[in-house]
Amino acid sequence: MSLLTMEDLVVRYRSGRRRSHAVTAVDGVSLDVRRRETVGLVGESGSGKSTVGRAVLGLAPIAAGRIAFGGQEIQGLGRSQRRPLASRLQVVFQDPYSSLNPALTVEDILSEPLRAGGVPRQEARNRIGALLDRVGLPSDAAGRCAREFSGGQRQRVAIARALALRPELIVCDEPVSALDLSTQERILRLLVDIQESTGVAYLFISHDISVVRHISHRVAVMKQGRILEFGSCEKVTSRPAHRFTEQLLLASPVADPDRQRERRRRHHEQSAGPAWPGRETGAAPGALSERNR
Ligand SMILES: Nc1ncnc2c1ncn2[C@@H]1O[C@H](COP(=O)(O)OP(=O)(O)OP(=O)(O)O)[C@@H](O)[C@H]1O
Repeated sequence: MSLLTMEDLVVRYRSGRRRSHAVTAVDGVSLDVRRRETVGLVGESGSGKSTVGRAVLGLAPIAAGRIAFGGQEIQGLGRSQRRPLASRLQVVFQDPYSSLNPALTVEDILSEPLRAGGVPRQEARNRIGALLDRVGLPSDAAGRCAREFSGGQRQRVAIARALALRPELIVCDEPVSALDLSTQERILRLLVDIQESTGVAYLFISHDISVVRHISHRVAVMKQGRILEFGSCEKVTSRPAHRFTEQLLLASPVADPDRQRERRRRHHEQSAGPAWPGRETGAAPGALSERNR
């Protein structure tokens, strides 16, 4: 049984005076995440990726469909009913500058979920030491304020906070997009290491298929609120079923320029249309090997 299952999820935002204007951000999405697995959710800006993540976290207005986590339906739960889920379901956001209070020490930041989870003070202290070690920060980081850290170090703190209560699933919403390429690569490696040692599952949201392919076991491609294809990372990235996926791949940097040239050649043979405008090949988190499991 999957850890997280979404069936025919529809999310509609209302805006404007009298909330009369409706935007259907997610339009019938079905996908699942298994234990110890990373599912990458990729698509262009505005396709509804973050809204899917927010719906899982209870932060988006679900109009229809079903979300089950650990066998329990969670789409209709109120705030207090969701509280027991907090330890099992966590999030890492894109921007470590706005997601962490810069004036708090790392110890304060990490203590907060531990306190909320009822972890006794002495045990919390020990756990903070272990968490810092787990995310590759020195133990003396505990006493320093978040503002003293670089973007990559802050994202490590955000990951440590997400891990504090030993969750089963972390929604990672563009967790490396605000970081430079070498820091992206280190954070992706860290997430993979953490998964291997703890068994946590990730719903990994990114606009960048070159990032998603390095961390995901399965990949879902989203466009205009819908899933175009969902399958193994190997299948989606080397034999995409949809032209849009092919275009995302063409626009993404890869480690191997020969492979990229081959991809472009095949694409041009199949299509008389214009090539997708995007980045040329170059160094990317491409040095990481793909997770073609
Ligand atoms: N709070 C909101 N109120 C109204 N519309 C919203 C709201 N949040 C998102 N939208 C709209 O829903 C659609 C999907 O947005 P969403 O942020 O989920 O996309 P995304 O794929 O994550 O894009 P990005 O990577 O740019 O964040 C967009 O049209 C967006 O403008």
